[in-house]
This record gives sequence, structure tokens and C-alpha cells, in this order.
Amino acid sequence: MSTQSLTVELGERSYPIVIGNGLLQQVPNLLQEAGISSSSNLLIVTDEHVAVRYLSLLRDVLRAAGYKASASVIAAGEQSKSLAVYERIMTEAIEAGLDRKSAILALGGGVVGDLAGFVAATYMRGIDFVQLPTTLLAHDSSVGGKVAINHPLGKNLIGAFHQPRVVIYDTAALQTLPKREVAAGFAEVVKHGLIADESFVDWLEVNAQELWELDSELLAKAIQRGCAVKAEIVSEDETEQGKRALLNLGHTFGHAFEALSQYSALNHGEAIAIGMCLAAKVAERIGFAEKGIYERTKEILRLYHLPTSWPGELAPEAVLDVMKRDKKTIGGKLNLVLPSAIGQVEVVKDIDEHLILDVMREEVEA
Ligand SMILES: NC(=O)c1ccc[n+]([C@@H]2O[C@H](COP(=O)([O-])OP(=O)(O)OC[C@H]3O[C@@H](n4cnc5c(N)ncnc54)[C@H](O)[C@@H]3O)[C@@H](O)[C@H]2O)c1
Ligand SMILES: O=C(O)C(=O)C[C@@H](O)[C@H](O)[C@H](O)COP(=O)(O)O
Ligand SMILES: [Zn+2]
Repeated sequence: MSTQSLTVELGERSYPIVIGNGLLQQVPNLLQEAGISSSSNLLIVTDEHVAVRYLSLLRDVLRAAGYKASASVIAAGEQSKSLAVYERIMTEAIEAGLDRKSAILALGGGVVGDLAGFVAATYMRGIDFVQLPTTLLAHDSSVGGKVAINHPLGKNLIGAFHQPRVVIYDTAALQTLPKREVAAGFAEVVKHGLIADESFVDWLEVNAQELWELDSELLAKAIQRGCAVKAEIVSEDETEQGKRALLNLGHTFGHAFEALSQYSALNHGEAIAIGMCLAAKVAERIGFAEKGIYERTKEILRLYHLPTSWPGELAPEAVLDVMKRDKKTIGGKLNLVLPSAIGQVEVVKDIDEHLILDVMREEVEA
């Protein structure tokens, strides 16, 4: 497969997303093209699973090209998106002598990208960072500049908008992903189809088996289309004044599931898969979408081995309380992203909370 590139158009802060097999070897060249010089120290942030597979390779190619890079290795998993781990990386950045011309390289999935990006956004009031995604889900998290850590009371509540200088996506890394994480990544791929492109949803249905087996040509197409949907929306509305909220399909429910399960029982992709089903069911119930959208949403997510039913013991009332801390909630009013058809979504305001509770209670009993 050849290397593909697309651009997130943001004026002076525009940047490329470069996608290809074996791209970790090309990191020094791509850093130079992005204007990241070898005069100041770099800090690679990664997690323990990724470090054992890819850290030496990255350090070796950087060293050979004259870059000096320290590494900060965090525990794998969502619980690392915390103030405590943020503080630890900050300390390591200071000890490594990072200055205002330094850059942070986020080598990993969305946890590493969100956390390292937030360190970069705040270290000395903001330094450069580069996304080196290694999960399928990170086709979404590495693009768009939302960087954040979690609070026990709510997901991504502490964060910033800080765009990377370049996204370097080595698709070879996906071959070592555990299947549960492959499934999680497809939740966001499917989301991009459900938001913006019915024909992409059809294609994801037809090719589900080959995609699940990580056929490299098809996978690269899925990643490119997902990134393109995201890049276009981010280019129009970088800081979520309007349209960008559409990328949050399923997330008001999903983020509440994650927070209530202490960021451990469900991963992000699983949580938003269930969330997208609930959004479809609410949409049908209020007459916003035609009957059938809930079933089709569930079916496509099942093709990718994702959960579609209520997560365990969580009480709907508790879920609703946490949903109210969603960043789309304004003046105490919940705003939900709902599908009107496959490939079309809108933010719907002032939905009766009792109706949302009824839908969730039905799911508990189903
Ligand atoms: N900023 C955004 O726009 C955005 C978008 C979507 C999701 N997110 C965030 O992304 C996070 C989820 O990201 P994720 O699903 O990538 O999770 P993750 O970063 O926790 O990675 C999942 C697991 O896969 C392992 N792993 C990563 N790459 C591997 C590889 N190549 N081989 C083997 N194992 C590998 C990790 O160690 C981890 O155990 C959530 O915190 C979510 O909120 C952010
Ligand atoms: O980039 C966006 O905008 C998204 O909403 C993408 C989501 O997949 C992602 O999970 C994001 O981190 C959620 O943002 P939040 O503002 O709801 O925390
Ligand atoms: Zn998400």
C-alpha cells in the first residue's frame, strides 16, 4: 500500500495526516517537514504495551537522524488519563529539559494521545506535539486537537484544544492490536459513517469480514474515509461552536457509562457503541428518525463484535445524572446528537428527560 496524505485545513495551523505501512521509519523526515528541529530535546510519551513493541524502533530512527529523545512510559488504559499521571509526565518533561522549541511525540492510542496532547498544550503554556497513532480508534483521537484528561466525576472534563503539527499513522502497528481494541476502533469508524456518509456505512457492512481480519487495503480505505469525515468537520468548526458536536454521536451516554464504571469495565469504543444504539432508539421514539434505524445501528455494530445492550448493573437514574455533566449541556439542559437517517445526525435540544429514562429502563429490562 502506498502512503496517503490528507490535510486538516486550519489556516496557519493546518497539518497533514500521513497514513502508510512502515511509517515509523520515516518519522525524522516527517518531523523535519513539519518544522520540528533537532536542536531541542523531544519527549516520547507512550504506554507499557506500545513501548515493548515500538519504542526502541522509534528511538533508534530518531537518534540516527540526530534527534535527542527521552521517553515517559505510562500504564496502559483509560485510568492513566488522570491528574496524577499528567503531573508525573510534566515532571519528566521538566527533568528532561524540554524547552519552548521542544515537541512531545504521542506514540500510542487515544489515551496516550489525549494525555500527551494535554501535557503539550500546557507545558510552558504550550509546545508542539505530534500524533503517532497505534490503534484503530486513534484514527479519530489523533485528529482534531481535542486533548484532555478525565475527572472521576466526568470524562474529558479537564482539557484544551491543541492541534498536533502532524499525524503520522503507521498502519503496520495495527497488526499487533488485540481484537477487543480492533472492535473498539471500528465503533468510531462506524460512527463516522453514521454521521456523514450512508454509502460508507453500506461499504462497512459489505466488507465487514475482511475489515475485521485487517485486510490492509480495505483497512487503509476505512481509516482514510474516517479521518476525512473528521477532518472536514474540524476544519469547519475547530472549537465546537456548532457542527463539531455531531462527532459526539453516542458519547453523552457512552461517557457516562465510562465514568460510572471508573474508566475500567468498558473501553471507549464499547461505551459509545452502546451509546449510539440508545441515541438511535431515542430518535425513533420521538419521531426524529424512521423505524428501523435502531435495528440497523445494532446490526452493523454487531458485525464488528461490539456490545449493543445495556452495560451491566448501571442504574439509568445515575447514568442520567452523569449525562448532565456532558460538555454539550448548557443551562442544565441536555443536548443529544441523534440520527435522523443513516448518514445524517443533528443536535436535538430539550428532549424530555423522562423519555430518555424510559428508553434506558427498557434497555435494562431487555
Ligand atoms: N481526542 C479525541 O478526539 C478522541 C477521539 C476518540 C477517542 N478519544 C479518546 O481515546 C481514548 C481511547 O483510545 P484507544 O481506544 O486507542 O485506547 P488506548 O490508548 O487505551 O489503547 C487501547 C489498548 O491497546 C494497546 N495498544 C495500543 N496500540 C497497540 C498496538 N499497536 N499493539 C498492541 N497493543 C496496542 C494499549 O496499550 C491499550 O491497552 C479514550 O480516552 C477516548 O476518550 C479521543
Ligand atoms: O473530536 C470530537 O469532537 C469528538 O467528539 C470525537 C469523539 O470521538 C471523542 O471521543 C472526543 O474526545 C469527545 O469529546 P468530548 O468533548 O465529548 O469530551
Ligand atoms: Zn469518541
